[in-house]
Amino acid sequence: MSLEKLMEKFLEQSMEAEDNFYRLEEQRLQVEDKRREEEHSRELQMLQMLGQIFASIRTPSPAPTATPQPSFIPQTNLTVPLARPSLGNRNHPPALIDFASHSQAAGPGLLMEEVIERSFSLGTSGMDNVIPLVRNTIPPLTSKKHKGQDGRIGIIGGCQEYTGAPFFAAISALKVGADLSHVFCTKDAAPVIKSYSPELIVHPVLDSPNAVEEIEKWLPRLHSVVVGPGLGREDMLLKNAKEIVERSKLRGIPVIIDADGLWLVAKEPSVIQGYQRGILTPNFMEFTRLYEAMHHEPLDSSDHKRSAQQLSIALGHLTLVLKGEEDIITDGKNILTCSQEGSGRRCGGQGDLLSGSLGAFAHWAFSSPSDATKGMNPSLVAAFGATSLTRQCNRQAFHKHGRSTTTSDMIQEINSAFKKLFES
Ligand SMILES: NC(=O)C1=CN([C@@H]2O[C@H](COP(=O)(O)OP(=O)(O)OC[C@H]3O[C@@H](n4cnc5c(N)ncnc54)[C@H](O)[C@@H]3O)[C@@H](O)[C@H]2O)[C@@H](O)CC1
Ligand SMILES: Nc1ncnc2c1ncn2[C@@H]1O[C@H](COP(=O)(O)OP(=O)(O)OP(=O)(O)O)[C@@H](O)[C@H]1O
Repeated sequence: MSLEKLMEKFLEQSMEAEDNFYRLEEQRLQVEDKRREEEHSRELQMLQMLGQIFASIRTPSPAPTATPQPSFIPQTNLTVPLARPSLGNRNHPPALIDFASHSQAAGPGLLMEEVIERSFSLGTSGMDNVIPLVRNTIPPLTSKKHKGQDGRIGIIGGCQEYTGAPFFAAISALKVGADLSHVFCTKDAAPVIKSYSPELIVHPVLDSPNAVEEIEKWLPRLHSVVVGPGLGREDMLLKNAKEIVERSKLRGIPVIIDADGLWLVAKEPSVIQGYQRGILTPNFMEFTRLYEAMHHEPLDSSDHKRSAQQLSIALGHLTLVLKGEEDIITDGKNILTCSQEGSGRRCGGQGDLLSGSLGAFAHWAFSSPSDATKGMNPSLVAAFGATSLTRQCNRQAFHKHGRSTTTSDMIQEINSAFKKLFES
């Protein structure tokens, strides 16, 4: 046999061996994920039992025979005022409604008039309502865990011009508690991103001829993907990003789309339309672009909540986070507003902190048992976690650095902001 033929055969065999390896690895990861979900739900049950025990010690019940509370969250938090009835069904009187039962009742084919807006403002009452749900989804840090269990997050972005954005997103995912952060970027961006941090795993594949296949190999190991930070708008990169979104959808992986990824969605909404594990995080400019692409008319900016809700519905009840003075989070059926105090400092990169951390929050929310979010859409809970965290980081960093505050200063605050919001 000629040397050439031998080489060909060798290559064929090694490709086969590699394929087998990935197939086995995928099966192993599926088993591992299932075990992790069961473990997580057992831990949650134990915590809930402990909560009940503590609650009964701290507040002795006047009626010892009363039914015990099913969870940490006081039942009153499940019932919130129905806000702005004029936006919803006019026949609905302002009333108190039960969140869990309402969520189940609301179907995907809801008419605009039937949409009931629920506005949680992150004043005292919003904190009380949604922050405990975020807390329920956060995996406890225990000695029983192995590396990877708390999140393997992929960032699709990073090109010659933008290396900071994917770095901010990837490091933020790690700093909130994900175990591994992968950046899939262009060849020339990779050494730069690697040089910022040894903690990131950087794949220089996004502009390679077989980019999609290279990245797809990793998808079985990823718990969520964040598409867009520093992606740029070159056709070839957008095409590869689009294909990665399609393949992530086939695997049910939560997909967060930000920055230039939203440019792609404005051009081809079908890439994410209707995917219930998709979350878009536009700033106002990106939002306007998306709105006008979907509705073919200029955005009426007098009512941001209504416009956000309309866009979410047009995109098949996708979760939208419209960032701004207050962050508006909606899946078309429910609206949360996060107005956690931040600061007047608007340096670039804050949105990357938000989308990167959302990668971790989304994985946690989607892998939690449904009673952890009390029937609320996990995307909404995750988005609320990430927006309140980003704004709290901004506030704390501004307190220390004033007008010199940059996104790196905000990243330094993640641990203490996280503790303050979710662990105190
Ligand atoms: N250090 C880095 O590498 C950074 C890179 N970034 C990347 O830069 C690329 C382009 O992002 P851009 O955000 O500039 O996108 P665009 O090129 O779409 O620009 C949006 C423009 O809108 C303006 N804008 C934002 N909010 C506004 C509002 N409420 N009202 C009026 N104007 C508003 C901004 O100043 C910006 O000039 C993305 O890939 C992004 O990820 C940014 O994430 C910032 C940090
Ligand atoms: N006017 C504001 N007041 C308070 N917080 C704000 C304001 N505008 C934006 N934010 C907060 O800043 C964060 C990032 O939003 P921003 O609009 O800067 O995103 P972006 O433009 O996509 O960021 P990036 O620079 O990463 O591309 C969000 O968490 C949002 O809550």
